Amino acid sequence: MRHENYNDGVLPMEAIAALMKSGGLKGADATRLQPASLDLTLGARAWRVRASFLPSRLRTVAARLDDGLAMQQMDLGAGAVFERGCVYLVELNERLALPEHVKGAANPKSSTGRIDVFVRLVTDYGAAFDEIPAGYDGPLYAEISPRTFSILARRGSSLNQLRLKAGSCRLDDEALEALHASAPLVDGPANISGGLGLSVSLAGDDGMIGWRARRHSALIDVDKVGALDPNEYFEPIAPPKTGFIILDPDEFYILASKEALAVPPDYAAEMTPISPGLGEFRVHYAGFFDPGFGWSEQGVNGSRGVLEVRSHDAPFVLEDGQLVARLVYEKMAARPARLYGGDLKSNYQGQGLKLSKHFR
Ligand SMILES: O=c1ccn([C@H]2C[C@H](O)[C@@H](COP(=O)(O)OP(=O)(O)OP(=O)(O)O)O2)c(=O)[nH]1
Repeated sequence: MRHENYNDGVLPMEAIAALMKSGGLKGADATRLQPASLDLTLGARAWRVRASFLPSRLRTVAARLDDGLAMQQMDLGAGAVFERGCVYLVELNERLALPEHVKGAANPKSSTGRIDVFVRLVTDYGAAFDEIPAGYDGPLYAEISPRTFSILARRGSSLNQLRLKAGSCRLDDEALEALHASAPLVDGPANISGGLGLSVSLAGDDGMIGWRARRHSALIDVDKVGALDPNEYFEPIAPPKTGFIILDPDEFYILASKEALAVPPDYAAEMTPISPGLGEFRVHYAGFFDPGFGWSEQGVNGSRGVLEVRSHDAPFVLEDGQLVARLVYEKMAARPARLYGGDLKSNYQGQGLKLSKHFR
């Protein structure tokens, strides 16, 4: 379907910028535009809360906070520590007044997922995290819960991102097969069933296949890039001789996909968890893959998916080559003027097994 300025699909940066001009998106910083998303930013007010909550269809977030869920208000002007194991709610600088046919979806930024900080978007009258109903008019909040490392963040820090979508965008398996035939999505055979299957790599010849987080490490300042020594926060995992590793439910792992993958310029992708029947673990914290990620005119450029992995309740065996996640592809409403990698300061183009940008 064709709307005023664009077709159905994920809105590219130009369409998001147009919404900023028309008042559909207020308080946003244009320098935070990405090819198919906007990095959201923390506002000045935050609350330490008793527990994670959704306002439900009848309540605003402010009303729920006043109900006794807020324990303490914090001022993020000078920065504040968000402690691991605690739950916080932060008012974001951005506010929406979406057109009736535009809905939103949010996800943590990859840099946030890679340091195991759980971030979910909450809206007034919201019945689900990270989902913004079409036509939503109201404020945005982020629930933040660091799982492994305590973090330092401040007003203006960005931990999650927003995609806006018009109409239906998702490619079914048939369309995905056709796309893979015209522009390869992975470097080998594509496992297409309910999206593009990704498998985990636990074998390698460069001495390590992943990282396991160390607990009780020092604070991470989310705004400092390239500052930290990886070995103080993570320990490397050597390729297991057995071909498998056992995930400990209390530990956080960074692993990589076996496949090098690509998102062609007219598409955006999102990593979704596989069905719980296929394994007691969770691989998806930060799920958005930008148009142009892993892609070049010549084909797949060698970028792997970095996987943030946690076992649910019990120790779980993960085998080399096991299916661990699916990438769902969506069409863009129009090709974005800039692509991931391209002339953007992208941190993860061409990545192998890469920790977050905070590390050297
Ligand atoms: O679980 C994930 C999520 C994303 N990515 C890749 C694809 C995505 O296109 C890229 C950048 O993701 P995002 O925009 O979320 O990262 P960022 O933290 O904003 O970094 P950058 O400054 O490079 O945009 O990282 C992964 O490998 N694993």
